[in-house]
Amino acid sequence: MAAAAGATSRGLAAKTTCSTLAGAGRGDSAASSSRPQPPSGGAATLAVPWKGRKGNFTEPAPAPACRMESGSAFRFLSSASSRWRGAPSSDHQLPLQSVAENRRCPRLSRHRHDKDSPTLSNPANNNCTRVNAVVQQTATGSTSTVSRTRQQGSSAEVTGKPTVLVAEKLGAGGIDLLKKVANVDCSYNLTPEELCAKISLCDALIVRSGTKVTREVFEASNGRLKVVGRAGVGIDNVDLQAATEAGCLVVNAPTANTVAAAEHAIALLLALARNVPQADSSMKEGKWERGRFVGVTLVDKVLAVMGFGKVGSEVARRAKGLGMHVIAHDPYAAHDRARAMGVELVSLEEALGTADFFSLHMPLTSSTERMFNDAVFNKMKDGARIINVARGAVIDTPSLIRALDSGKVAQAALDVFTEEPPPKDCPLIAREDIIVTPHLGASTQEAQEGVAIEIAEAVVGALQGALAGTAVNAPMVPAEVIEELTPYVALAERLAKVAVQLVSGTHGIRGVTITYRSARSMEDLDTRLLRAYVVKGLVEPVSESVVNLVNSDYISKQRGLRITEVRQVSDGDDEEPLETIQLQITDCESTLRMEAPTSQGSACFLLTSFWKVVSSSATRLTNQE
Ligand SMILES: NC(=O)c1ccc[n+]([C@@H]2O[C@H](COP(=O)([O-])OP(=O)(O)OC[C@H]3O[C@@H](n4cnc5c(N)ncnc54)[C@H](O)[C@@H]3O)[C@@H](O)[C@H]2O)c1
Ligand SMILES: O=C(O)[C@H](O)COP(=O)(O)O
Repeated sequence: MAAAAGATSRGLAAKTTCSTLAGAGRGDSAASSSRPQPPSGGAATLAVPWKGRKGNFTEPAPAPACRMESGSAFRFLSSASSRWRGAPSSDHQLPLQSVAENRRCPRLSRHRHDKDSPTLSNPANNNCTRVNAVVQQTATGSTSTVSRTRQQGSSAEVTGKPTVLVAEKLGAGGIDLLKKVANVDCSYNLTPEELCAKISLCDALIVRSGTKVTREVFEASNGRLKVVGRAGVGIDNVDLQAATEAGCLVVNAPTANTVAAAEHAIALLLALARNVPQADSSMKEGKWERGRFVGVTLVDKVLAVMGFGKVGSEVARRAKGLGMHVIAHDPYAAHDRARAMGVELVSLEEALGTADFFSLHMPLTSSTERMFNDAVFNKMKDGARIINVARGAVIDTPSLIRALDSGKVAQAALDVFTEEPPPKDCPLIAREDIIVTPHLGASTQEAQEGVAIEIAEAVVGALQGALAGTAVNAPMVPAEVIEELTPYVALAERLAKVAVQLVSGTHGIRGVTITYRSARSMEDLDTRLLRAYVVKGLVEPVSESVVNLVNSDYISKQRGLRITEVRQVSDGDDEEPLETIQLQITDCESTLRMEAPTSQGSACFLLTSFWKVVSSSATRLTNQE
């Protein structure tokens, strides 16, 4: 065990930090040590017969002698070195391929379709590409959810292309891009039931804000849906929790409609100040009412931009051009960015008490929902004016009506509504002091083409195994990090798979400590992928769950799996991201510790033999699946 001991003693000198991901979430810190700790209670021991094998890289390793033994720890050695990179592997999934290779999720299989389910044909869809015939046949062919899922998989294999359902109108550039790699089914105006009926035949779904992608949709997909693309910014119409539980990636198109939305806010600002729509209606009725439509000037007025993100800052820039004094409220915005634009970031109280105009640009979240309520309106200056191009539900409708009735708020301009389209009797629509547009913020030709391409690229990328830079419910791991960590990710998963076999028959895994030894500083080693694939390796062989980067943290929480990550910063070479990965598994009775040196050098002779051990066990697991 000399090499292992050597590796360990290097670790002894290393700086160690750790974090814990447990049922309660990340952030607990747990005591850790770089020295292999005697397991508390029993220990599972694996003895690898490596002695005398130094330098022998090709000879097959004898099967490992596994012994579960109380009171001792052991080390299990492997490699993710360059040898690993070249090695063909039957079950090696690149990290993000698994997002796109999502298979089944029985927890989500409650909903079944029967022969009476609506079929794929949709009259609204006449001029669009249909799902291919093979897939349509599958829609009516089977009765069991599981067999349906398998049939769907084989349909996709037959056509060699995934199926993308485009449920709302998307620019032609985006459709063309999708068609290069997928069967594209453009079916607009689907009812929730129709959407649920179709979704189990689709690998990806693209929507705008008009389609609610609910938990029922994810359940009805039977695990086939791999990516939801939101062709726009706001993702409040997608049940992100359900998507995450299903391991379904959600991506959006966050930049292409920014300018369009900002321009629409400015259009509403001017229209509001000068009563443009009201005057237009009046003239169309044959009237000439110059005295009735006297407006207010914008120059030198205070505009509070509420939400100083992409749209908000573009609005601020334009309003400054109109000679307005612009302040902004955004608890998360950087002061120096605002200052550089000549915008003062202020508290909510200050914004409310100072501004003549408010332009709302925050996302709809649990904390912004009905944020503009009686209390907030009452703190505004009398006669304030409000423009909402964000989301309808950030304003409490009855409070706005009261504020308008009392004169606290003089006028409002609304592009968005709590319910869209608003009900016929919505009190906001008919009022003279409110101007309304039907959610047109992103509706310019340029923005829609841009959004279509942005979302099509993200969806295609996700289907092909890349992690979109615009992922909403998965950590955004930069492409170069993914590339560099890929072999280590595979190793982490295999270590976990071996570990789970070794502790099988006991009472389930309670906690996992993953120790990464690296010469790199904390900031230079992103361990999220590695952690996700340890969870994958631990959970998939013993359950029906499909684990990927999207849902690994959720699944570990759900299973009460306490994950502690320990970082040891060594003084070695920082060219390779990792020197070793160590897994320590605590089950109810024992602790199992396995370590995989990842670099070449003194431990190399051990690496080959373990590699084969890992490879064979992994293959066996794959066959079992
Ligand atoms: N009407 C339309 O067609 C249209 C078009 C584009 C965007 N939108 C809406 O506008 C919103 C903003 O878009 P974006 O691209 O600027 O997003 P963004 O994420 O760039 O900006 C949102 C900003 O709101 C801030 N914020 C969050 N909570 C806040 C709070 N309580 N108070 C103040 N600020 C808060 C965030 O810190 C962030 O800076 C989107 O979420 C979307 O709902 C509407
Ligand atoms: O969030 C957005 O991007 C806008 O509200 C636009 O929504 P839309 O795509 O439905 O126009």
